[in-house]
Amino acid sequence: MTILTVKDLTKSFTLHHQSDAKIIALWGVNFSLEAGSCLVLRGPSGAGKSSLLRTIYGNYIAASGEIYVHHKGERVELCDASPRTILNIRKNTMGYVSQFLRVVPRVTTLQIVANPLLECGIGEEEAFEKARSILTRLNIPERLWMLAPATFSGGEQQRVNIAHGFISDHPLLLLDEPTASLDEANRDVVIEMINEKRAQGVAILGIFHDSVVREAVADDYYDLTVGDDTSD
Ligand SMILES: Nc1ncnc2c1ncn2[C@@H]1O[C@H](COP(=O)(O)OP(=O)(O)OP(=O)(O)O)[C@@H](O)[C@H]1O
Repeated sequence: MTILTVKDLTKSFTLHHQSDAKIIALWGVNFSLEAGSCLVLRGPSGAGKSSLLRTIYGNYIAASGEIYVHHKGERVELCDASPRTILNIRKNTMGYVSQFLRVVPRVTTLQIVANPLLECGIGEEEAFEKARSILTRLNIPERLWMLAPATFSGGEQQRVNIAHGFISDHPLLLLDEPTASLDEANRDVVIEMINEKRAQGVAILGIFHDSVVREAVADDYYDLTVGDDTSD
């Protein structure tokens, strides 16, 4: 089953404080992604890999093109979707793990990780049990669970972020360099977790600069090339 389809997607940025310079970040992007498969984005720095994930997640507005997501039995087009629909899709269908954790002051690690389940109406006992289990698996020591992760190391923050992104059963996951700050042992845990998601039928679109991760998880690759700068 196709979970995500991207058609003729284009995204540009206009830099208003720099003579309205226009940067084309994405140009004619076309692919589809099946349940249970992992598509890895490739391309040099600046090719638009992160911009593509952000556009699919709804953080950036596309200039043209279409993005279809299989959401609750329906095919929903995201470029024209209302903010409410996008939020609903994020809650139930599409997860996103970025390289950096967005820390909310005073919210504990355990709460951050359990939140996606609590927001979907799962009871506290089950949500916190699952949060403890995924934090243990990602080697976050128990002494840190009741602390806010603002002071954590880069690798600890990244693992909290992964726990938050992987705890739900979203059928689509967008992963932007989820292993960039991890040591080998934790990187291998994340590889295992990605492959478990694939085996459960989750569709994954990812960016992985580490070739070990790429080769361990990729079913296919999509190449992006750097767009041209235009001044008109
Ligand atoms: N918010 C933004 N405002 C202006 N330009 C942006 C913005 N985000 C990205 N860009 C530009 O879009 C282009 C693509 O950037 P993007 O970060 O998507 O590339 P990337 O392939 O993920 O690169 P890297 O591998 O270095 O992370 C770059 O030229 C970048 O400068």
